Amino acid sequence: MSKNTPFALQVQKEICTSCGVCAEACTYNAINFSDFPEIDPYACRLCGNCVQACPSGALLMNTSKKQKDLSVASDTNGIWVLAETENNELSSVTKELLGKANELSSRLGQTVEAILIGSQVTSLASELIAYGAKRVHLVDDNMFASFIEEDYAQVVVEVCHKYHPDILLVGATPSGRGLSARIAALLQTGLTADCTELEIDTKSKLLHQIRPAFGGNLMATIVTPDCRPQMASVRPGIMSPLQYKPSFTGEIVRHDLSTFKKDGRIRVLQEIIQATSGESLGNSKIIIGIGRGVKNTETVDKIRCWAKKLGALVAGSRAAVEAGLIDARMQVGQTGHTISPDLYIAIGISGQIQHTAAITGAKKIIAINPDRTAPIFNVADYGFVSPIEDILPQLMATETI
Ligand SMILES: Cc1cc2nc3c(=O)[nH]c(=O)nc-3n(C[C@H](O)[C@H](O)[C@H](O)COP(=O)(O)OP(=O)(O)OC[C@H]3O[C@@H](n4cnc5c(N)ncnc54)[C@H](O)[C@@H]3O)c2cc1C
Repeated sequence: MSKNTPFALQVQKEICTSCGVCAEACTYNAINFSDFPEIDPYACRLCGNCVQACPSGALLMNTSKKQKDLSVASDTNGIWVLAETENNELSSVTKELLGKANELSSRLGQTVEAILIGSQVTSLASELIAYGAKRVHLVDDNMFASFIEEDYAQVVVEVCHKYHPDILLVGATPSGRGLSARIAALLQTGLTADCTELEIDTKSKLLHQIRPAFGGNLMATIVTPDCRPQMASVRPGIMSPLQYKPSFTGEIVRHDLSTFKKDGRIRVLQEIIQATSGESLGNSKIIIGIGRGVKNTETVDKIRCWAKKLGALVAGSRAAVEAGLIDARMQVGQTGHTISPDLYIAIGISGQIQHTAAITGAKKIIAINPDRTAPIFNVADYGFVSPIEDILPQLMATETI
């Protein structure tokens, strides 16, 4: 990682009077002062305080400088995936994004690359290759043992400035959401969050970043024509991973971080790993979705008993969460989880787009609803046009589907 990377904030020495006002104005202690102000690019957040404070106008913020470096289309190459780890394992969304990146690469003719940051993560680099990365940018250092968004973002930005990726994909996970926004801001490029589909436009070769808009009532296609990389975050559970193939080969590039300066403002004092109930919608093969039509907790309890027999998890619609029938952490939909089980059983769910957009990955859908015009039947493979109370006794007697 080079300190010689052209930085967007420049001191014009011929104008500077060495008054020191800029160093006083800097809230990040990013300006070291001897004869002239020297800007520490790792500490500087480009807030512009110093530029405004300088009485002689000697500081110049070239906000387009870094972006110019990246926006030269002929110079940008590669569909990159920012790898995310969970308990020292690759997260499912990372594998899914690599699968999608390979599909995009066949249309774009660019290599699929991954960037992996962490501590003791080197063994995961070959796993990324087995899931379809042709090159892995590896940053493995103890200083990244804790996930500090500011540091991770800075590393990604530095590597991007060196390699100029055309596309950068990130998982829209709790940590990926914040990290991708920070990276996009630092790279001065656009970011489409929560995409549900990605395509390459055959004519322009631009990445079509597709996501629900206006409360899910229409699908918007967003492009980033002028800036690079084209950035999109994608929810887990939507894209399909490639089959794991240990025979795949690829290159691992280790990045030297000896000069990297961590963001001193944040220190992890203690890591608290919260125990979860063990229920993971991402891994469940059968999910029963409860909607407002289920009406009361007694019926929910009966459905839970049936779910236990089937080995299914119970989730629900936002309306069911609001009605107190389902825990908010188990909400399925645009503002909840996206799921792709083998079987989804929607009970008392009308099938509004904000819900159905998140269940399209389910292999089979069964709907139970007394209203035969309910939109859920448009996406269901099988349906019972009936109130749940009428058929629940028969359902509870079944142990398999
Ligand atoms: C920005 C935004 C984000 C949103 N995000 C989400 C989201 O993440 N997830 C989500 O789910 N929603 C979300 N919504 C809300 C969404 O628009 C719907 O309001 C919600 O999905 C409706 O939930 P529901 O189908 O359970 O309830 P309803 O629409 O009220 O449907 C209840 C259904 O139950 C049926 N029913 C009635 N009696 C019975 C019975 N005895 N047995 C069986 N069925 C019966 C009815 O015929 C009806 O079809 C969002 C909305 C907005 C604007």
